Amino acid sequence: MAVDKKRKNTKAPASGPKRRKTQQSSKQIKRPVSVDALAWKTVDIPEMFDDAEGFFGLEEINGVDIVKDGDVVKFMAAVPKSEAEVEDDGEEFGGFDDEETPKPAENADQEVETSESKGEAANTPAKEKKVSKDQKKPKEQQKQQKQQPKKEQPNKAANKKNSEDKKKARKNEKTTVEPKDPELETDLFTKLEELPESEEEEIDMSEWVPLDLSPRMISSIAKLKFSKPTVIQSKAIPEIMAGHDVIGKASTGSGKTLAFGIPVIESWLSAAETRKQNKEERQGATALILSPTRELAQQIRDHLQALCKGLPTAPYICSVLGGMAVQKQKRQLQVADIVIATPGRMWEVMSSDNSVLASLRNISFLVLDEADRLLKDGHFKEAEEIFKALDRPPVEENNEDQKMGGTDEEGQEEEEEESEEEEEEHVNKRQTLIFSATFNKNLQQKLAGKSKFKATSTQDMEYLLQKLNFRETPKFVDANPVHQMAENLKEGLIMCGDMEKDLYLYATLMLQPTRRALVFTNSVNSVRRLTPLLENLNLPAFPLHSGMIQQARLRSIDRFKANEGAKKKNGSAAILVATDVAARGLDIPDVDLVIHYHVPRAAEDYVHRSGRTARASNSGTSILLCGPKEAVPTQRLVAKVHAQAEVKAGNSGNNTKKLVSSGLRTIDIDRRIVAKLRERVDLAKKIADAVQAKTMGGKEDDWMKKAAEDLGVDYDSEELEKAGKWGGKGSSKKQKQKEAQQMSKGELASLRAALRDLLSKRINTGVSERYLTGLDVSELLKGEQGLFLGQVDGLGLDD
Ligand SMILES: Nc1ncnc2c1ncn2[C@@H]1O[C@H](COP(=O)(O)OP(=O)(O)OP(=O)(O)O)[C@@H](O)[C@H]1O
Repeated sequence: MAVDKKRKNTKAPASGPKRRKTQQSSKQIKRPVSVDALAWKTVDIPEMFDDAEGFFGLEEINGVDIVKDGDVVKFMAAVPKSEAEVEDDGEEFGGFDDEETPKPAENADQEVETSESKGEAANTPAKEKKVSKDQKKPKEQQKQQKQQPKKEQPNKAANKKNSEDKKKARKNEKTTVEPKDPELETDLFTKLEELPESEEEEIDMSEWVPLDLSPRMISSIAKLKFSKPTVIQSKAIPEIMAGHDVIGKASTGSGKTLAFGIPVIESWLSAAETRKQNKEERQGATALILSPTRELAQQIRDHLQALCKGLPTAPYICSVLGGMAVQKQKRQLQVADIVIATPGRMWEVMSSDNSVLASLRNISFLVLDEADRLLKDGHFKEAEEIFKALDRPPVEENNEDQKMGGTDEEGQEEEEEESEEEEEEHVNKRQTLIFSATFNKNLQQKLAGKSKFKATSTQDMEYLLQKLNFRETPKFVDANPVHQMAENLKEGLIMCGDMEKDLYLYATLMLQPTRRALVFTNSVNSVRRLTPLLENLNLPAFPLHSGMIQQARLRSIDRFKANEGAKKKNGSAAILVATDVAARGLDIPDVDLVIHYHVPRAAEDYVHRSGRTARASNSGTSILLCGPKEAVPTQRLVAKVHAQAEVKAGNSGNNTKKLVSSGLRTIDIDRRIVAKLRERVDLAKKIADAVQAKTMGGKEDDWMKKAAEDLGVDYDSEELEKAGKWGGKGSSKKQKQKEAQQMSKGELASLRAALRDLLSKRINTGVSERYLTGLDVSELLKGEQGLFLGQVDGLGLDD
């Protein structure tokens, strides 16, 4: 008989009971088989039909008996013994249930065949592969599967099954390299394997060849469409692959994640291959990657998973971060090959569970991303504990507690000495990789072994670096010795009054209405105040700060990424208002503009914040809003950031001109235009303040102090008093605060109505009936200093 059915390229079945059921059903030689498990064959449809009638994907099946059992129709089919046995192996896994099984669930989107056995196939020439796939596969897989440690089996069996199903389905799909649906991305490798060579998108990957990567890795990178390595990748990958400890410095957005990610995954692949050949069991995780923020940890995971999607065999990558369930993370850690973690949560999990520590003791790589940030401030203590714990030799079960917590018992000294010796022995197995866009010069030299670490206290960063116990003097790879800033970044500075920042922020955003902007502030409270203020002004703004729960943080990033609200709100692109929690590492596509609402506290923060735009080969603009009081810190900051470029250019001096010559241009926004925006900003501010004052309730002083802090002025300053932040001139702080709190619903409604009215009007420039539209600030930045928005003609105003 022949049955046909249109089978879509379905989502790979989730792991766990459901999938196991399907596998179980294929155990017997002749038995009822689910529709999906039948050996469907593609029916060739002439290309000219182009699936017009939905026939694309037609399949047929032979040799199947249809048996009616009551109301149920069963398909009886012969199943090859070998295949049934292969699937049986997967059945033996007695691990997690569906709901709590992080490994398969997290990797469901990855959908690679985690079976190490597949690596062999990836290195086989195309023709051989075809034969092995069509004829030999079941037997080979059966043999290889038996060699796998049990923990790796569920993924293997499940993924094998998924992949087989997908392959069948894909055969019936129109073949395009670009996945139409993220779920389809998961099996790109398989998909490409099946394409006739001529249909594969041709990417010249020759520039990767000198890096001596495996063909499967190059093929996987090709699927990301990265035709050549970035400078840091070219320089760092060979050093890491040669087994060195490496310190990598390269500007923001220059591909540092893959600079360490590619060699880490290559190493996992070859270790998996060796294990398979030697029939050895997996010995815990391969790499621990530490990141200073949760968002960055997630992003690194996604980035590495994207790379692994193109591999026939992939490591299990998990992230361990605060704000997520601890128990679940512990279970993930038992089977993880690559762990990406924030130090706080990593230490929490490690210190409370010896098996977690055991699985990380034999890592081949310890990676510190954004290392200069990671080894500072809040992460210091946990990072130190983690380094110490990794170097601590394994001890007998009953001694473990003593080692973890310390003890006063006799012989402790002796034990410590012994363990120090063992520690050194242990450390030599692990490569340490340290990456950032910013390292201070002293530190760079010390890291490169040119001078010695001199820790003045146990709170010193150098003390922590000593704790890293490099196996050798690390190789220092500097991909941007002269410039710290991204190549295609334009930097501007707008001077404005301390109390005018909201106004100038709005003006800058209005001049760039179609640009995706990231606004950085120095405090959580500023984010809380500015987000509703911008929303009141009809701009789609999303908040991001450490006071938000993790889900809300991720949601804000997602909404910003999706440019949500852009259509709803006058076509304006989305705006993310954030603290420095978003400054490091976040790789959000198409951010065109970064605005520093507050001058950052440190030069490196300026570099990292600005680095959220102009990533990879894209261009972008960074604008710093600078109040009179911030002028000096700004000059210092700019001098530091561009210092090396200055030296190169032979410049000296310490005046404002230096700011300009060193890459940061001052921008004079036309004050007439700004004045036209003032009324609406004041109204929006009044509304936002009233809402905030009501929410804050009686915490009057707190509220005022925080507001003063946001504006960068003293609580008792005359400016705050004079400007009457909460409304008209000369009003007292307390009185205005009270007014804001006591504002009735009706008053608030009428303010809103007035603002709505203003927002509906065009901005008359005062020259003619012209109104404000968009302006390409980056274009203006091309001009000479001071030429910026001073001329009406240069405003990009439309009739
Ligand atoms: N070889 C390559 N070719 C083109 N694009 C690449 C290449 N390698 C990485 N990218 C892309 O460049 C972007 C920036 O990469 P990544 O996030 O690793 O930068 P980074 O140097 O770590 O930046 P930051 O210092 O801000 O953390 C990413 O979107 C990444 O996918």
